[in-house]
Amino acid sequence: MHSAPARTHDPMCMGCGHANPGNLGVRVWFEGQRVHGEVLLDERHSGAPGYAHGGAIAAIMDDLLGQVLIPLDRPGVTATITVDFRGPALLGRTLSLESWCEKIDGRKLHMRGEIRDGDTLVAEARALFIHVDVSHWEASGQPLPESWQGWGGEAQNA
Ligand SMILES: CCCCCCCCCCCCCC(=O)SCCNC(=O)CCNC(=O)[C@H](O)C(C)(C)COP(=O)(O)OP(=O)(O)OC[C@H]1O[C@@H](n2cnc3c(N)ncnc32)[C@H](O)[C@@H]1OP(=O)(O)O
Repeated sequence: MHSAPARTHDPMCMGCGHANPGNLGVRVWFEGQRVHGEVLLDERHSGAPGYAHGGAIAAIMDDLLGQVLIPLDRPGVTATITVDFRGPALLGRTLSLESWCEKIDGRKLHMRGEIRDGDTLVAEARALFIHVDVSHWEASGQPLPESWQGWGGEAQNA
């Protein structure tokens, strides 16, 4: 059963932002603390004729693994991400997405994720996210999404 998140991501997000006309079209839903989703890439994301650019796949992975922060209820940022490209990422096919948190070690959140085309593994990734206080994003001077208010408490106490 899908659960609705209390927080939503930045509407201008390059990966999934509904208000961003250049978004990659990442669509996610949540089952407990696991993230599921899908994406359909097209010619705008080409790296070779008919194939997705590896950078598009890596950006999708960053967004996908970052989405786990929402059910974890911890704001955070990517410190490192490693993407293993395992199979062809064809344009024009609906790719399925899945991500989860493998381990939490204080502020260090170890995330994993996979992209599949049917039964074929297209890419897998692991990333280290660091739990930060929402004030981390105040330096830009841009207003933060309303749903981030009160999110995560003091990161130092995590
Ligand atoms: C944007 C997302 C919001 C959420 C929305 C949900 C949807 C999301 C979807 C969108 C997704 C898009 C998401 C994006 O794209 S986020 C955008 C890309 N990422 C960034 O901009 C992050 C930039 N970096 C920083 O701000 C700081 O360096 C951070 C905050 C990460 C750490 O600086 P801070 O001063 O706070 O912490 P610390 O240095 O004391 O380190 C603490 C611990 O962490 C360990 N460590 C740190 N770095 C590394 C490293 N590289 N490898 C291995 N380990 C590392 C470190 O050794 C220490 O461990 P220990 O000594 O305690 O054992």
